[in-house]
Amino acid sequence: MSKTIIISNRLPLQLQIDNKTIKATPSVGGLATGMKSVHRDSNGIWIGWTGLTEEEIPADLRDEVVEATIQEQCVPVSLTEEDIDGFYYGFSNRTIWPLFHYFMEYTEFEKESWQSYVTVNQKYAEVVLDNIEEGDTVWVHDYQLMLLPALIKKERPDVQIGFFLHIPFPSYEVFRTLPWREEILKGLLGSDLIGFHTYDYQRHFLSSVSRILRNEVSFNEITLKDRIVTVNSYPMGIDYNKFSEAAAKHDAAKNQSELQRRLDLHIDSTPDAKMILSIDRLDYSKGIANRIRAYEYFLEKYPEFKEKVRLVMLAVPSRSNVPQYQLLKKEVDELVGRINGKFASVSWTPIWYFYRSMPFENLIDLYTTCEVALLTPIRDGMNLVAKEYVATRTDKKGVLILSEMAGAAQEMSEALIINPNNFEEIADALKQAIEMPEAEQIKRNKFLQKRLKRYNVEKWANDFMTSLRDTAHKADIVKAIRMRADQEDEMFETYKKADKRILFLDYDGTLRGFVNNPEDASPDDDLIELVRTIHNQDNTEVVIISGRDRHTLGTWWQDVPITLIAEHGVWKRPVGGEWAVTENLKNDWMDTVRPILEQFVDRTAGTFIEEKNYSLAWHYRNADPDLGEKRASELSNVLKELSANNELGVLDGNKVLEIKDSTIHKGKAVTKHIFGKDYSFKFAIGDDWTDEYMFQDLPDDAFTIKVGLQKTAAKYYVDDTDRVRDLLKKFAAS
Ligand SMILES: O=P(O)(O)OC[C@H]1O[C@H](O[C@H]2O[C@H](CO)[C@@H](O)[C@H](O)[C@H]2O)[C@H](O)[C@@H](O)[C@@H]1O
Ligand SMILES: O=c1ccn([C@@H]2O[C@H](COP(=O)(O)OP(=O)(O)O)[C@@H](O)[C@H]2O)c(=O)[nH]1
Ligand SMILES: [Mg+2]
Repeated sequence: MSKTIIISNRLPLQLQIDNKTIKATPSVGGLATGMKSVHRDSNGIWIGWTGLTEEEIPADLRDEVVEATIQEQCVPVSLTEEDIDGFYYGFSNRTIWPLFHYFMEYTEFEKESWQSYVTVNQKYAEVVLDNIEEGDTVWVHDYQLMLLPALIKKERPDVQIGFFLHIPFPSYEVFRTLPWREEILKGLLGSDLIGFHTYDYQRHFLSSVSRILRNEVSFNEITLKDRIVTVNSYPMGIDYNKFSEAAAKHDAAKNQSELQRRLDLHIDSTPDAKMILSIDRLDYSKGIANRIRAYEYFLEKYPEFKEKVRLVMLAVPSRSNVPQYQLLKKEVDELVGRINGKFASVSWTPIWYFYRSMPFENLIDLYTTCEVALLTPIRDGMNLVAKEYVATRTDKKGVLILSEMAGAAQEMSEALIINPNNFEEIADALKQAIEMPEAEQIKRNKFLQKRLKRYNVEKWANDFMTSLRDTAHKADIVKAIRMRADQEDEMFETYKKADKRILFLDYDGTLRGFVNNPEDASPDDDLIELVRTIHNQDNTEVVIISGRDRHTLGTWWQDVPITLIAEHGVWKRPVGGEWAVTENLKNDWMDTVRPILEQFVDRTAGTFIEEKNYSLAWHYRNADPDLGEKRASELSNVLKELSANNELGVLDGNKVLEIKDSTIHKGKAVTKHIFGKDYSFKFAIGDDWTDEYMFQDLPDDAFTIKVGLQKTAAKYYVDDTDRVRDLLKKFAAS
């Protein structure tokens, strides 16, 4: 039976060795807590790190560690201390984490930690590959494992791979600073489906792919040469019932509240003070220090709330080997001390601060006892605590104040949404929260709860998995039209048997790959020899049919007496003959159109005009991709209006707009060429929109082939120009 393989840096359980016995505790953090229910309910395994390094596990306990992990449907990845230093504390948490959360000043670019990241991703890949069986689906999680999808895809192209990023994907301007940006993007593109919490993260990712790798991106699909990668947003939910049911139980047994006991013991004798809750891992992205300062500002701005409120702050220890986290710990300790010192009275402590992690029951205690939750991350992928707080408000009372920088804010507009850098706004929101009428609290929470209940973690995982399975369908369509070995054999059989054969070959993007300067794309010696050999075979005609001008084509192929068709069919050089115009064409329109194109060149850096006898082309392949597309569509509109009365057409090519007589195209050229001649083998190959005309206009028995994975009227496609060379070699050898 096929299964789902979940992979994340950390397993949902963390192992410790205490006095030669192995203890397992649940992992803290949104990913582990959120995916737990998905794992439990699916017939799957979870691959990840146990929290113990190889050095920490005595030889006689090794089997037991594996055993303890397997018992929980998990498979351990064995990592050394050095791995954890370089991969986890290093590249993951000193490079990617700060960079992706826009903390550029904390970001380190160290080659050694990058290398460790590569090595550890390979270690994960090995374990995954050992555990994959046919038909399995793989779901990789988070920023620690961004190279993993490509490592798996390389060995197992048959397996569907999903990737979900739990943290923000930063804007291109930030992401581009990463020295290993290409490797990271290519690693991610090993996936069939890539998911983000919000549309903004998705948008930033797509923009980086199109700018850095220059892959074709359309809407939410990235076209690679042999596959399509789908990208979408799936805001992660929580196990709603687990939290609401635990809260209901807790409410029923109110006397169990630890917080309540603390009040009863008169540690603090202002039992009526409203409790303001904050819970996070101690992480600079969570804005904890700012939150305390904003709370101080609130007490100063509205002194009437002294002794009437209390900030209950739980900070869970996290990544404490990273210097920035140690500094933050010190800063928070000092701030709490200073503010308690400044405002406390005999009967009131303004901040109750806990630096540890709490078991589930205590979390529920905090959630249900506090009237307000104040969550002010500077950046946060999602923030599940916000959702958990709302889910535990069984009587629908309580107010959530949430930073607009948390992914969760996009779905929780009924909360009081604040900018975490605006103390004025935070202070006012606190006042509004404390004074909010119950009816309004209930109204807001009603909406929030309804949404959280529906979009729970199960739905999130199901949506993701359903989309992942749909990508398998897309892959099937791709497979159906890629030329198979048996179809290729059949084509060469027909070729061999045929007594009159013709091959139409497009030039750029087909015989030769694209280069930045089109003049540099001359044919190499091998190509010239191949074409010559095919041309010299009996009863065989080779036609190079291109949009290029006749001088360039003529110079490049002057020593090979094949037929050349230039400018999409305007000019033709027959075997052994001279160039001649095929049609009676006008070019007086060019003087009107040229200045318009020049204007667009001036406004769009990297673009240029190519001038031919009967056409003008505006190339934008070196322009900024977004700007290029935008200007292309502007220019196309301008030109279409202008050309309507002039029998001019605008050809939308691969990063080029070409304006020419609308009656001229490659389809007409091939039709004219084969007219009245009885070819028993017809072949056409090309990569561009302009080649579609020949695919459409050739008779049905022609072998038509598209280079690259694009929508096409051709019967088959091949991946790239290397595969075209392979085909030419086979023609030459037939
Ligand atoms: O494993 P750690 O280094 O101890 O860190 C804990 C986890 O923190 C991050 O959580 C993120 O995922 C949450 C759920 O999607 C999201 O709500 C939150 O905003 C993120 O920060 C991290 O992404 C995980 O990989 C860590 O395990
Ligand atoms: O002592 C604690 C404090 C928090 N959490 C859980 O840790 C997760 C934190 O996830 P969030 O998305 O808010 O932030 P992250 O830590 O993943 O960045 C939540 O599910 C909390 O319930 C926990 O298990 N024990
Ligand atoms: Mg081409």
